[in-house]
Amino acid sequence: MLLTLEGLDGSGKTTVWEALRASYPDAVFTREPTDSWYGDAVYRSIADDDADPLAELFLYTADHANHLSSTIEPALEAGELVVSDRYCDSRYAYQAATLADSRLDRPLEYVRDIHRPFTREPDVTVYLDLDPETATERSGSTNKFEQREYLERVSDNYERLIEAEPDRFVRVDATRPPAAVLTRVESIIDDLTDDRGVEPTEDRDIDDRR
Ligand SMILES: Nc1ncnc2c1ncn2[C@@H]1O[C@H](COP(=O)(O)OP(=O)(O)OP(=O)(O)O)[C@@H](O)[C@H]1O
Ligand SMILES: Cc1cn([C@H]2C[C@H](O)[C@@H](COP(=O)(O)O)O2)c(=O)[nH]c1=O
Repeated sequence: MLLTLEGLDGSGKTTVWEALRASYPDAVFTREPTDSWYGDAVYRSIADDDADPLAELFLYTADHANHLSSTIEPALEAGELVVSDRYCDSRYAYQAATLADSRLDRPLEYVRDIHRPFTREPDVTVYLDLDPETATERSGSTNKFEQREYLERVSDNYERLIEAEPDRFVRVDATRPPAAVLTRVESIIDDLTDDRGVEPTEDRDIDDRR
């Protein structure tokens, strides 16, 4: 089973991902950008404020293709639980925002279409829901993506993705304390691995805001 963690910069994905390692020692923990030379190229682009947005999209996508063939697919074939800190939805949300002012008419659909023939959809995607203002504060605005106006566009794109696939996404309130967020994510994983399924998205929203 492939579970992905998504959300704005600073929403707490890595905090949850690190803590899950202790709870699920047999699972495979991975992330995008990856620790490969493709990932290194991506980080060079992140550090370049003048990087061409289309070139940047293809760097991230190359990293994803290698991630799939080298890590994700072998682990899934071996029957492992795979937990990825960011995955294809980061591209759909972030690069669609970066390309919003480009010559592309529908950037989100364009980025999705590039992935469609080769990617492997997550079985479930935990969306750590945080407002762009808090996300900007928590992330410390250390790179070109961690800016409030940009994260507002990214947030809108994530909302479009959730609306299009409500059964795949599980929204978790990321304003809650780290321990509460972790408990909620663990319960989602346990429900799935017990093969009991998860509650509908709207009900889950209500639960998380209690
Ligand atoms: N639930 C939480 N409540 C308050 N602060 C949190 C919470 N979760 C994480 N943080 C803090 O917010 C900051 C960002 O957390 P983290 O690195 O886990 O986010 P992230 O989503 O992985 O960010 P990025 O995408 O930029 O790597 C850290 O200082 C972390 O300690
Ligand atoms: C995978 C991926 C990431 N990004 C952005 C989001 C972050 O600002 C940086 C680095 O990610 P990290 O989780 O903070 O290490 O890259 C992106 O724009 N598109 C992607 O596909």
